[in-house]
Amino acid sequence: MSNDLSHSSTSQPDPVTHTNSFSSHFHSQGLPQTAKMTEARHQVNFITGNANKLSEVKAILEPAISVTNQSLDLVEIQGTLEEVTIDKCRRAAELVGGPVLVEDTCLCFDALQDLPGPYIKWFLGSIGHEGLNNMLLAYKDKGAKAVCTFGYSAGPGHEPILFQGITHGKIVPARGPSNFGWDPIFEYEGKTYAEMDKAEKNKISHRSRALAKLQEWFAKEMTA
Ligand SMILES: O=c1nc[nH]c2c1ncn2[C@H]1C[C@H](O)[C@@H](COP(=O)(O)OP(=O)(O)OP(=O)(O)O)O1
Ligand SMILES: [Mg+2]
Repeated sequence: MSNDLSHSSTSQPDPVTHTNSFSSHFHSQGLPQTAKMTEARHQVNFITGNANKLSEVKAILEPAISVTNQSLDLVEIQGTLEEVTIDKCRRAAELVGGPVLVEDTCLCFDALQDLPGPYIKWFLGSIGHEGLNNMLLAYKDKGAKAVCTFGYSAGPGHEPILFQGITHGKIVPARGPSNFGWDPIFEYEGKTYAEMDKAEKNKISHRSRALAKLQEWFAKEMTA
């Protein structure tokens, strides 16, 4: 199974789909020209206000790529997963005045045509784990995709490059510690993310799958 959203990395983009208008931002589409890195190649400045994201990104990328962090409150627009990350990445690069990595995480319910998607943070904050389960009560299909879309920009004016990872699981009543977002209600192969230890989650998570693509791209850049 591909780890990408249906249209993000197909070799023959369908020009009518919304997602495909951004397909050129994906590294698999052969982009790197706009993002040649002039500075240290083994470092990223990850702009996020979420300490759990930061610790997972550090655990996965370090020591090969060192991760610095600035916690900025970035405006998040409405739009597709790709639009949200691209806009977030451009804003971060402008604010920081240098290279940045950002990430937007979505939780997409199969029965709801991928909603709440990028709006999961507000749904989770408003209705919690139980409310999210209740949203699916009318449906047999409890399937859900966890989607992570990272955006890297070499600096202001440099177009973001996207790296996306998807893990398919299902929505279940909460099990396990409530340390990180919707981890307790997202089950993958019999365990919720919250029931896994960190190393276990990082092996199969949406975030690690996206970061594998970023690592591959960085490795190519270093030998270019
Ligand atoms: O692996 C995860 N496992 C469980 N929950 C997660 C995960 N990753 C993000 N989340 C939560 C955090 C937030 O409620 C929403 C994403 O929103 P999102 O805007 O991407 O995150 P955020 O605002 O916390 O941090 P940031 O400063 O990087 O935008 O899903
Ligand atoms: Mg956010």
